[in-house]
Amino acid sequence: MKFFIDTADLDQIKTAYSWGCVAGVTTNPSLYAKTGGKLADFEAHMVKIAEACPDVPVSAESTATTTEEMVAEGLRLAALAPNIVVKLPICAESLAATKELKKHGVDVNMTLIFTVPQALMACSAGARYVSPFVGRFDDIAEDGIDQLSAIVTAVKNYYGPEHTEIIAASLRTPNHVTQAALLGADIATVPFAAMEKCLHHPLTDAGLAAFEADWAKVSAAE
Ligand SMILES: O=C[C@H](O)COP(=O)(O)O
Repeated sequence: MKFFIDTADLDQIKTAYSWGCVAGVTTNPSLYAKTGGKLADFEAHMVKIAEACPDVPVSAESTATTTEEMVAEGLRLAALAPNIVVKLPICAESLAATKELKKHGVDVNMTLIFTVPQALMACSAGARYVSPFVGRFDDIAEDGIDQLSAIVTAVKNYYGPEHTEIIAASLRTPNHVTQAALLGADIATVPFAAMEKCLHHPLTDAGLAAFEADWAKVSAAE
């Protein structure tokens, strides 16, 4: 399973990318709003992200509401940098836009996926990625991992990763990441704070401290 970083914060993206394990970036309008960015600067910000990690896909989300506008905005976003993927929330208009954008060679990441039928419709329209949300199910006292599992099973019955990859999204914890990997998601997109948590384990931290303390003894004995 690949790791994507789920943020629009350029510093967080650069830091996580420098770790060498980040294979993509996902953003959305809420994540961009969190950066304090202005509407007029949105496309320039997406270019900065795409240039900061030029060898991995960067999802930039359209906020258009009609198929025609989605296609136009999608073509504009895709032209900003060769590694930009157009993110569209699932609806009738975005399915049609996905089919059209595919004809132009533009990859679409279809987001706000909560059900198996939504995921299959996105694949069928030609989405390169589908993003089922986990945490938001947990937020309403349902089991997001169960829903993700059903989507992985159904999508893998009919489509391979060459056609559509599954991005487990709305992940909040290292355990979400573990579960997404065990059930066969192709990608986990992880917020920076959760990505940092994934680095640590109390035994790793204690082991590192012990190595440092013992090495200090060796050095002191010289
Ligand atoms: O855009 C996709 C995000 O992974 C959603 O995450 P969230 O539910 O924590 O806002």
